[in-house]
Amino acid sequence: MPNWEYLTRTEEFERLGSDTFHLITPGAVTLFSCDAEVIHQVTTRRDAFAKDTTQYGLLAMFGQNVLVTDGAVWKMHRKTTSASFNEKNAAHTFAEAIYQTRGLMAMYFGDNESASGSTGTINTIEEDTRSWALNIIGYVGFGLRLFWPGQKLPEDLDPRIAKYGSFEPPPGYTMSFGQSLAVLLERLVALLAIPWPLLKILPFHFAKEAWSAKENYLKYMDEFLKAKVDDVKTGVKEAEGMDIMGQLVRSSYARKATKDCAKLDDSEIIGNAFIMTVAGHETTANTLHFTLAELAINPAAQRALQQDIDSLFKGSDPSTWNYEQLVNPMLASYIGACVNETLRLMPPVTQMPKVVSRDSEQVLRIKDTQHVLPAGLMISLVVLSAQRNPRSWPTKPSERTGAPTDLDDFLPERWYRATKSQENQEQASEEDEGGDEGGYQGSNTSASLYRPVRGSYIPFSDGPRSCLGRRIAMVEMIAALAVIFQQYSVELAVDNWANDQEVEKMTDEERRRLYAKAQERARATIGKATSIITLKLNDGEHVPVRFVRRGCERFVGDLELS
Ligand code: HEM
Repeated sequence: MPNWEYLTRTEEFERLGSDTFHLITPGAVTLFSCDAEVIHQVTTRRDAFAKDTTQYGLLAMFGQNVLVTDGAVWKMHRKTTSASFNEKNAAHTFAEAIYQTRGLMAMYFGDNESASGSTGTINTIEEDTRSWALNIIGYVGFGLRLFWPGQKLPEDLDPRIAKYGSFEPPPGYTMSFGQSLAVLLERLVALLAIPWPLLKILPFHFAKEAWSAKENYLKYMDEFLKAKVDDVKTGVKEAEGMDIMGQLVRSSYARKATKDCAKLDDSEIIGNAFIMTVAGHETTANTLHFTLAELAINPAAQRALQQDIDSLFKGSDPSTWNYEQLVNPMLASYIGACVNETLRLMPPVTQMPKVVSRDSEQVLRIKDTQHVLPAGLMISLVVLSAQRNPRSWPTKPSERTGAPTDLDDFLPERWYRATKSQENQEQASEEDEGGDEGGYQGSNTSASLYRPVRGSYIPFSDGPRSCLGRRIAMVEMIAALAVIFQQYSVELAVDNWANDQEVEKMTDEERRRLYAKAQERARATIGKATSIITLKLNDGEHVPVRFVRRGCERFVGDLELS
């Protein structure tokens, strides 16, 4: 059953009485596990348990890249691409995320905020967080600045940025760069599933759009590549900031290949630039989207978040925020706890495919027993269930639903629980296979917060093949939450049941009852999310919200809402 891990949470494992089971179908045998110890062994022993790249092959459509390769070829891609993922670039991404989040809020409120201090009802929060992530990925992947509708372009803008950041397609194109990227990512499933010669002639709107986006995108890529190669050849100094494609061009064209570090060819440069946009777009967008929705559903969490933001930033202007000084305190605060909690409940990648080394059988320890797994056995690490597994996470009965555990509830406070033992983590580091795989080497969560047992919290995977972009993804999301909640609150829209004048006249009790309906509906909508490449709401589903200036809340301010 597709999407079973989200629909059933941990029920299938409970029903079978085991955190690890085999599923035997006519075509294959697959081992499924949500057991932290199993996950830890599989993610950290890369040679014994490889990534099942056969499931990602189509993502090489524009060129081989770090996500879809394995073995020595993967190592070469990883080494070359990871050079961009350093703290200096994380700081640049932090600044860009602040800029883009302010652009998003300005789009919602317009130049003059409405007298009520509130936006109208927003039904497009999922699309808007996708645009937010796209604008940042334009910067991360290509060093470009993309703009929001209605945003004035500065007069002294670099002509290259003006050309590619504009909403109008430049001569020779039928889509702007931002639009080609957005449509390409939106139509990714069609581009992956339908052979291109067929896609080109299909008479449907989606096919025409997908084809046109692909053609425009590839043309942009050729143009970018030529321009960046020319820069290297003519000695143009590297610009400050993140630009993965530029860095790949530099490392491939500015030096000779060595035994330790091979050079990427043009198609591999384009392939890697593309895969960064795929890997970093929906994942980050969905996490911000679900965090905003959960905060609208949980007013007490929102107030705790704002308290931490107030004490961290003391009302300062976001453009003055200093990454080096603030990143760790932010990750250790309620801001980090909210993002961790969304990634625990709604991980964008809900299952991770692995395979037992095709060369030899491998031993896997499950509950103190050694099991021999045959070469080539498929494994699925069920991220979603592992992150709600009561045998790995400290838990108590749910105060909200009365369920035996609170692991299906959004509770950022859980990240303030004391960590019982560091043993798992310390031992784990010794067991890790592989050397320096590049990219950020620290932990996913702040050392000051609860440290989950290793293998139980894997939104970014773990071990040598863990997410290359995890640091910048965290940085983007904490920057966005800080910018938004420093000045605004988010409330669920209640238009289905009452208009503004009716709400105005309501008593506190009536408002509480009204908001409870909106909470119930929002929880039901989120409960129907589906994993298609990443976990997100179904087409046509949305959680309607309003942003309000702090102090102008109608519901999430002082009312005691559950
Ligand atoms: C909330 C945001 C994100 C989440 C939850 C996430 C999650 C993941 C996961 C689970 C994997 C492992 C997939 C597998 O092995 O099957 C992965 C790999 C990867 N991610 Fe992310 N990701 C996020 C953001 C990003 C960003 C922003 C970038 C880059 C701009 C990025 C780049 C990559 C790359 C290149 C890989 C492949 C690494 C390799 O195979 O060596 N990710 N990500």
